[in-house]
Amino acid sequence: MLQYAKSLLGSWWSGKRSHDDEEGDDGPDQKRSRSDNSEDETRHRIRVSNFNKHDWKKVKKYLLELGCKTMSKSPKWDYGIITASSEEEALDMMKKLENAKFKGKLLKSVHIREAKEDYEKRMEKAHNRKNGGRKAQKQAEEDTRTPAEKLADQVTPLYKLPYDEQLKKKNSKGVSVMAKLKWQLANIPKSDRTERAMKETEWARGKGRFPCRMEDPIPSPDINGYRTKCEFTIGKDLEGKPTVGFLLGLYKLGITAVLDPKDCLNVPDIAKRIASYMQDYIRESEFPVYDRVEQNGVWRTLMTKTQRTGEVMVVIQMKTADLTEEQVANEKKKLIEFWNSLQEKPEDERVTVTTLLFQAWDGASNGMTDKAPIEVLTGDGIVHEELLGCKFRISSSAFFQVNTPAAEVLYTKCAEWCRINKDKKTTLLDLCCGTGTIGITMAKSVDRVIGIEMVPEAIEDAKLNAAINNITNVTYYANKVEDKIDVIGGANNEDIVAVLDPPRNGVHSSVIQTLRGSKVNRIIYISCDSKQALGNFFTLCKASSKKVPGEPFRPSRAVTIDLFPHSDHCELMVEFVRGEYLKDLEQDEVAKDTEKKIEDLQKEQDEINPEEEAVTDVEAGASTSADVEDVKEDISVTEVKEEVEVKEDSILA
Ligand SMILES: C[S@@+](CC[C@H](N)C(=O)[O-])C[C@H]1O[C@@H](n2cnc3c(N)ncnc32)[C@H](O)[C@@H]1O
Repeated sequence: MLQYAKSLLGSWWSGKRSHDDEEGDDGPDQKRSRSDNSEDETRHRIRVSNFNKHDWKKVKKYLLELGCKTMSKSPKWDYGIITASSEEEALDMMKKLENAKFKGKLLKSVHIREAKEDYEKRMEKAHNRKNGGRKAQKQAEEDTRTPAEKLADQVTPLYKLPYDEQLKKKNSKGVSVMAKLKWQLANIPKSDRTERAMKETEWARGKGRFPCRMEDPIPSPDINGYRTKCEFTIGKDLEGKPTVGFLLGLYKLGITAVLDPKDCLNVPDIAKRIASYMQDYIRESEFPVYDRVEQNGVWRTLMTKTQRTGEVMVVIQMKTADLTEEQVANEKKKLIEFWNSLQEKPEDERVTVTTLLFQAWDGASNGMTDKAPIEVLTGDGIVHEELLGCKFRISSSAFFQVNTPAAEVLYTKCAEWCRINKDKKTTLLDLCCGTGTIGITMAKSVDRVIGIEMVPEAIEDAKLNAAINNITNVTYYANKVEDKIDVIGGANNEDIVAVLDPPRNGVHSSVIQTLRGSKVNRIIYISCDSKQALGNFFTLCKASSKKVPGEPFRPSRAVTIDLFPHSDHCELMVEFVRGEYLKDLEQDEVAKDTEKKIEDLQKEQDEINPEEEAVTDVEAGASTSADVEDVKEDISVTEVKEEVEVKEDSILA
């Protein structure tokens, strides 16, 4: 039956990443659930290899006969993966494979011992990786910073710089990304240098390193205590006392100690006070705090949304698996009483929680999750925020910009750049619209707004927000933008402008391709991670092809707007235009002014050198963005590097 199989090598499978990268014949859904699994599950996989890859069917049949139930293999793989439901089952299967010997013909031997050693080696490596490797461990030993300084460096890494220096630093990132975009567009691979492609990107080979005007960076109106949303970890401090705050380093580096947030510059006083009360509460509690390593204990996470309307949402997350229903019910009652009692405190100690929510979460992932329901204990489960004269309701899981005054600055600038012509019937596409803020604040100046957002609760909020603000010309879709972008075809107004405000890693390249093939002639792209947006920018502007049809866009202006003082994050907003809007661009004395600014910047910081870094950056930008294929194809990047992200942990929205 397995005449052609040469041998079968059983080995524990712990190379989680490469497995997840490849799609097996068990389909994308299983693939997704696999990547959600805990590390333990990687121990239940056995890799079989060294057979003729066309013989998989025969190998599979034989393995089924041996009692292996779940297995997968992609056509590209020269190995198969058997998945067992427990470690015992995996061991049992390994034994069977060893004993099978394939009648001396098909598989000569199964090297169980070697496989186990291999597994142990991998686990040791994984352990070292988890602790940041030897170098990181050594650095940790030599670190003389106080715990408060370490936390500040982690949560607000720029806090030591004066604010105008922080702004310059953040701006230079945006400048660098835009310069790289120009460099990449100018350098078409030889194989793609058709006459048309060269003509379409000719502008990028023009003088100067910068592709468009870069406006002066815009500061945040509030520099301290601006975060309206905070997610606190509940754990133990360095002395082992139950604490509500932030992890003192990255969990993936093995750090589990939590420090209270009292010195964190971006956390508002009200959130600090809530965290401190919660800390008092859990220190009195009969239940232990959750231990991330052992995965036991009860108190896990505290989330606050503290808006400038004065409304306060508190969400408490517990692991309830080890409690009885009665214990959980009692605890909820106690929590309600506790938070209500705080309203009676003197004004300077008072906290008025307008809505208290509760999440039971027994899974392995840390932080608030959308995999478990959130129960409303008091109030109506939402908070409101006021922004640019409009009122917005925000549910617990919906995205809302965490710095309200700075968001007003961002949205005002975005509306200005949309250049709405009152004499034309205009459709505004609000792509990745969240709770509808951008579209609603602009709805009165356009004929129609179309909003697309993948979180259904956010779309519910958006619809209610439109109603609260008497806006009737909006249509919302609770979909992934890549699945619904075809609605552009139905937008028959004279003018269509798109605002694209995606998550950190950008949008799927199919969204950009559809925009390229549509009537849209200007796009305002708002990115909170400019490096990762580079892949999308590139696809918007590269020479046309079968896959990416339509006239390429060109960046016409860019600006960094700081929504996150003291952190190293910043919004980069870029206007891309084509068609009639290019006229303005050509008249604009774009480059001169900006080139001068870049030169000044470069003198101060030696960061802007696109030629040296460009390929790496395309890889980094693409590795997590959906444009990976485009970039690989167009810049001939064959290997996509994994980007290691060492940033803020639980405080990030
Ligand atoms: C940076 S937020 C912007 C939200 C909104 N524009 C605002 O300013 O409040 C990005 C939004 O994109 C949504 N999102 C992420 N991936 C998406 C996708 N593939 N399709 C549609 N929406 C997506 C997120 O849920 C989030 O609400």
